[in-house]
Amino acid sequence: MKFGVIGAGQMGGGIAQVAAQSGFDVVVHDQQQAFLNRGRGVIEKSLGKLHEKGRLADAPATVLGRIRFTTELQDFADCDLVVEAIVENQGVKNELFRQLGQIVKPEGILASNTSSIPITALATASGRPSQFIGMHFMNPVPLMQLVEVIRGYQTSDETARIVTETAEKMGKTPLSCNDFPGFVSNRILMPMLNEAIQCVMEGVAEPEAIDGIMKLGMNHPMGPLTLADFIGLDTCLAIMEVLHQGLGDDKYRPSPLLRKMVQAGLLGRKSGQGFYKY
Ligand SMILES: CC(=O)CC(=O)SCCNC(=O)CCNC(=O)[C@H](O)C(C)(C)COP(=O)(O)OP(=O)(O)OC[C@H]1O[C@@H](n2cnc3c(N)ncnc32)[C@H](O)[C@@H]1OP(=O)(O)O
Ligand SMILES: NC(=O)C1=CN([C@@H]2O[C@H](COP(=O)(O)OP(=O)(O)OC[C@H]3O[C@@H](n4cnc5c(N)ncnc54)[C@H](OP(=O)(O)O)[C@@H]3O)[C@@H](O)[C@H]2O)C=CC1
Repeated sequence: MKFGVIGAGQMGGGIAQVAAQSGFDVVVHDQQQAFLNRGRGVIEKSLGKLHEKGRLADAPATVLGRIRFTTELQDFADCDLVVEAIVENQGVKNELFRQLGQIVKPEGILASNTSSIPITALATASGRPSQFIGMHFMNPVPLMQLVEVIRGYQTSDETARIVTETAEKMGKTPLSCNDFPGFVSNRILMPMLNEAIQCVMEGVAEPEAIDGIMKLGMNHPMGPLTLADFIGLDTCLAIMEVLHQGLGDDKYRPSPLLRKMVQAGLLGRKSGQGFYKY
């Protein structure tokens, strides 16, 4: 299988890495060479860790050798499956899928790793709605078991079957759901993170205490503020906006503190500061 990934950020890099670990030929796109170099560095580090722990079947260099990095979308013409993992913004994703719909061979499948944006709307933008699907990996991709598979209104059974089998070949467990705002994962997770942020704003407790209470009290592997920083506060805000607009209920209102931190450029781990400093 020729596997394409658009976006070499934390998710795109992880998806490309796991696809290459599974033996696929992978091509990864980002807008600038500098972003590709950064993504390659993150993949190298992760492969090194997994190798040290005896969790890689092939040598890191062999896995890396299966990944080609490019700034040209035309290089995706012969891909069997392309997974998009760019910024969580519907307008930007629509435009990318409009282009991919014209570039990728007609039988190729297009998938989005979006956290919340309607799959059916992106499918329409691509011009090939029956061969379009949500393939939602979890962060960090090399360590997390789940792929949430989201069928759009016109996704064909064949597309769902191929994507489910591909996720299994990547060593993941695919679980299906329908196309509703935030799907299952973020409809349930993100309001909890938003509420933790609201607790900071209202002075209910310090961030360390909020995280400690949820870690020790509920056995969560990361506290909600650490997790929000890890996901990216810009992505968290974008998801809350989709839930709020898409479900039309004020219980999904983004916390004003979340909005303010994103305005201030405090995006969490990826910008060096969020609720914590990195
Ligand atoms: C927003 C969305 O749309 C959807 C989402 O993805 S929501 C986010 C979903 N993800 C989560 O909820 C993650 C919650 N956190 C966890 O499950 C865990 O903290 C974790 C799996 C990330 C880490 O596991 P852990 O055992 O708790 O912690 P930790 O000891 O720090 O990590 C284990 C090892 O994995 C390594 N590791 C972390 N990321 C890695 C990566 N990408 N590749 C390879 N190794 C990695 C760590 O370096 C560490 O190595 P050492 O043992 O050598 O120190
Ligand atoms: N973070 C998470 O925990 C999860 C995120 N997701 C989803 O995955 C997607 C990516 O998120 P994440 O990896 O965290 O984000 P990042 O910000 O880490 O990476 C996004 C990447 O896409 C690039 N990009 C932005 N716009 C374009 C464009 N028009 N064309 C090509 N590349 C572009 C960015 O480049 P630049 O540096 O120029 O912005 C960056 O390299 C989002 O849809 C997000 O909702 C899904 C699961 C979990």
